[in-house]
This record gives sequence, structure tokens and C-alpha cells, in this order.
Amino acid sequence: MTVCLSVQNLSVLSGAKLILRPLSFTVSAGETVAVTGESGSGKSTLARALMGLLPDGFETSGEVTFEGQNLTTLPERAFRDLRGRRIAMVFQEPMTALNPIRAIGKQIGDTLRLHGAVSLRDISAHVQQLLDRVGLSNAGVSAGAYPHALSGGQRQRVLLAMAIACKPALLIADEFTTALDSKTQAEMMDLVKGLAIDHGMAVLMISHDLGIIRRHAQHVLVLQQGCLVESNETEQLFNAPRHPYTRALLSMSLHGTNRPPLTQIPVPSDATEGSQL
Ligand SMILES: Nc1ncnc2c1ncn2[C@@H]1O[C@H](COP(=O)(O)OP(=O)(O)OP(=O)(O)O)[C@@H](O)[C@H]1O
Repeated sequence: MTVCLSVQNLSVLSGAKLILRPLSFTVSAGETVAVTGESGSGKSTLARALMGLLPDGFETSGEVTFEGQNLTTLPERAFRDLRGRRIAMVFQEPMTALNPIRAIGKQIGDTLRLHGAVSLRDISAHVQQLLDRVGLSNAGVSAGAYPHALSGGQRQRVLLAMAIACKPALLIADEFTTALDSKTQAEMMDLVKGLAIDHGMAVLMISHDLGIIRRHAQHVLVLQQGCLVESNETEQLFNAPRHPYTRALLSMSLHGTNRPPLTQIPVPSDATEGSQL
């Protein structure tokens, strides 16, 4: 498989605080890699670092190569062109990402127009295809609908339609099904899986939900307090977890309990799983 995203020794610093310790991994075309770990372990920081969207005051080092381009040295203008066109992201809160006073078809069309993905006269037809693809047409949702008239799951589908509008090579999905019921979660993940298969889209999926990860990811990265403690093929990780923190996460998920306390498991002091890859 062609490597789509290669991360080498990426670290993130905020002031004197090391938020992410040097970590390395790759995501290939058509592959889904999951990132998991407790709240505050650095999952969203990793996603934002890859998108070049860290808040002011954050510094990165290391190298991120996407489709052969080094993103860490890419001028902001060129990065802006990549975002939404070649690298897309979907978040958990659809309402904050959607304009409440613009019809959803127009918002999807805006994405296509912004990136010049299709000719102007073909935009409506493409919007309709995207609404069909994400299952909104079947649910009776038209391009003229406004976000407030949709359910949370339907809004997430709109965001997914916008994210995939330009057929990105990489989709970063940050807890984007977390707020949805399990049936809608499964439908959304199946949609993403279909896109990965049909278009060879690489997916970096951030999730607390180990059940979803096991069903949809081929590889899993486990973060503990900003440190990549385990990186393994999904079935190997679930069947024979190597790191005590991974074992504790699996046990918590299995028993629905917060014992043993994860904070008591020591974070490795220097070399990390990722930096050895
Ligand atoms: N804007 C910020 N300013 C300062 N520190 C931040 C900021 N955003 C995140 N952090 C810190 O970075 C660390 C990692 O946070 P991050 O949001 O990446 O974790 P997470 O694993 O995504 O958590 P969650 O699952 O709750 O979303 C935390 O210690 C957090 O306090």
C-alpha cells in the first residue's frame, strides 16, 4: 500500500509543557489507523498538529510528510489549499462547524466551489450525489434544509459530505460519532469504510470507543499522557496487548469500570513505542 501520511518524531510543546512526545507512524492509502487513549492524552492535539491548526503558543518539531510534501515546512497558504481538498477533518460538534443560516446544500456547494473541485454548473448535481452518498436523501433531507431542522446524526452526515466533497486522500475523524446512537455510529463508520475502499482514502480515526476501533481500524496507536505507548495491528493489540496501559484500557472497556486507575501506570521515561518504529 502507498504511504499517504508519514509522521516522524513529531512532538508538540506548549510553553514549557511537552503535550506530545516524539512519535512516529504512517497511514497508507485505504487504511484506517485509530488513535486512542484517555481524555487529555493528546489525541486532538495530534489531529490539530497534522492539520496545521494548533493554537498560538504551540510549537511542533519533527516531520510530517503527506503525499510526498513536508507539511512542517509548508507555507500557510499552501497548507490552506490542502486542507479541505486533500486532507479533511470531521469533528464531534457539527453545530459549531455548520453555518446555521445557510442551507446545507449551499454549504456543501461552498466547499466544492472554494476548492474548484467541479465546474460551477455541475455543483448542484454534485451536491445531490453527496447527499445521496451520505444517506441524507434516503432520509428525506433535501439540499434546501437548514442545520437546525436536522438531527445530530444528520448534521454529522452533512459534515461528512463536506469533508469528502473533494475526495480527500486523508480524512481525520476526531470523535465524530461519539455523540450518536450506536446504530447511527455504525452507519457512519460503514460510510467512511466504503469511502476508504472505493477511493483509497486513508483515515486517521480518533476514538475512545474500542469496539468501534476493533471493527473499523487496521492499526491502533495508544497514547498515554502525550506518549505513544503502543502501536500495533488491531487484532494483535486486542489479543495480546503489550503495554500495561493498553491492557488497562482494554480491561476498562470490557468491564465498563474505571479500575485500575490509569494514572497509576507509569509513562515510559524516554524511548516510546512510536519513536522506535
Ligand atoms: N489550547 C490549549 N492550551 C493549553 N493546553 C492545551 C490546550 N489544548 C489542549 N491542551 C492540553 O494538551 C493536553 C492534551 O489535550 P488533548 O485535547 O489533545 O487531549 P485528548 O486526548 O484529545 O482529550 P479528549 O479525549 O478529552 O478530547 C492536555 O493536557 C490539555 O490540557
